[in-house]
Amino acid sequence: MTLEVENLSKLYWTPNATFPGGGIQPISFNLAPGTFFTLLGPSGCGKTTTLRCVAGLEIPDEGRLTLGPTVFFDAARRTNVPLNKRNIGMVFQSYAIWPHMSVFENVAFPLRVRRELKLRAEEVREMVARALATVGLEGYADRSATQLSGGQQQRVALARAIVRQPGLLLLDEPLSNLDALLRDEMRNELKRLQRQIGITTIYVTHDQAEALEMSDVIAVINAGVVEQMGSPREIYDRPRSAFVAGFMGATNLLPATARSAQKGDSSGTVAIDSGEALSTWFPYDIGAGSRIALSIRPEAVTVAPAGTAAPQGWNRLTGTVIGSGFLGNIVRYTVALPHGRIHAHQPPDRIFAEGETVELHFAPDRTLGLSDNRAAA
Ligand SMILES: Nc1ncnc2c1ncn2[C@@H]1O[C@H](COP(=O)(O)OP(=O)(O)OP(=O)(O)O)[C@@H](O)[C@H]1O
Repeated sequence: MTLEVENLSKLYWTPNATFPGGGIQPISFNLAPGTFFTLLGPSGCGKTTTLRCVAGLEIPDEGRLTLGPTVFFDAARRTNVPLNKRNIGMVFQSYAIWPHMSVFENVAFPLRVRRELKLRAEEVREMVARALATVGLEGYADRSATQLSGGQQQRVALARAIVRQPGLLLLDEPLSNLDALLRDEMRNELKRLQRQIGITTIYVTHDQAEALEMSDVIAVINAGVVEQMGSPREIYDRPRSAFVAGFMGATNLLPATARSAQKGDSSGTVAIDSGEALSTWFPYDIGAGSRIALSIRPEAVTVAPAGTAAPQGWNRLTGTVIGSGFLGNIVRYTVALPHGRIHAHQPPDRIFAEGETVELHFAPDRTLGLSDNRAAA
């Protein structure tokens, strides 16, 4: 179903505080049926608050929330459909399955608590069987929940969330309790299931790789404010700010000041704080005099022996290798510049020694001039 969230906000006030102590500033988004939408940001940025507002676990201060034809919440009209009437499936990190119940009883629970559904035993059996089949757990119904692996328990939680065929699925860091290998596997599995069921989903995570791999749309949240919303590609390739660039994977951020205003989608030249001028691409407008950070991904930097000519039009800096780490498919170098340092990922075919003077070459269109909001973050 389509989910429409309009200017939803929830701010927490600590006693005697003159400013909010957390929560989420007005957030709006529209999700087409079947969209996998991720709220991504550091701990405490307001992801869970947003999810709890959508679920009905929290009453927002303002805004409107509609799923399909049903208005769940409208502050202006004082509409607030209670949690159990929203038909939303949820898997929360802490919302574990019940160990004293069988797999069947765990999955049947949401059907049993809603007596008004007046389901016959046979219907319950059928619905549970369908949900278990969807998550690949046919034949597990009679097992005790404690006899399952972590990944299987997670699937039971998912089966329980979808058994009532909800119009919306909310997932709050559902994989964070699993070990790294299983987590990777479940990531794919979860995405595949979500596609198969075609259910509109909101996923909360602080893990950027998870967000990039699974989402159709990502909202990056910083201190209660949505900094950017877009496809994984947009967010990675065209981050709106230094915060987003830094949060979406490793990047080098070189501080600089914009001497003149820059139009978005244009190129220009910027002097970094150490004085060198670098050709830069500005994805968005930048005001004259504003602090900017040049974001250069480590994989965009070529390390070359001193004296090597850079490709035509490319940026060039000279530095000294102060660290290197062999990671199998790449070598990660740290190169000291007169002011600051740069990380570069290189194929392991040529090794530079620590102390060696090298050149760093990188293309202007991979040198992004972004507003530097890190101090505020
Ligand atoms: N009930 C509450 N009362 C007061 N402050 C709260 C309450 N719930 C959350 N907060 C504050 O609101 C902010 C956002 O919390 P939220 O749980 O939404 O963050 P999050 O992004 O989900 O973080 P995490 O990844 O750590 O769960 C935090 O600063 C938190 O301390």
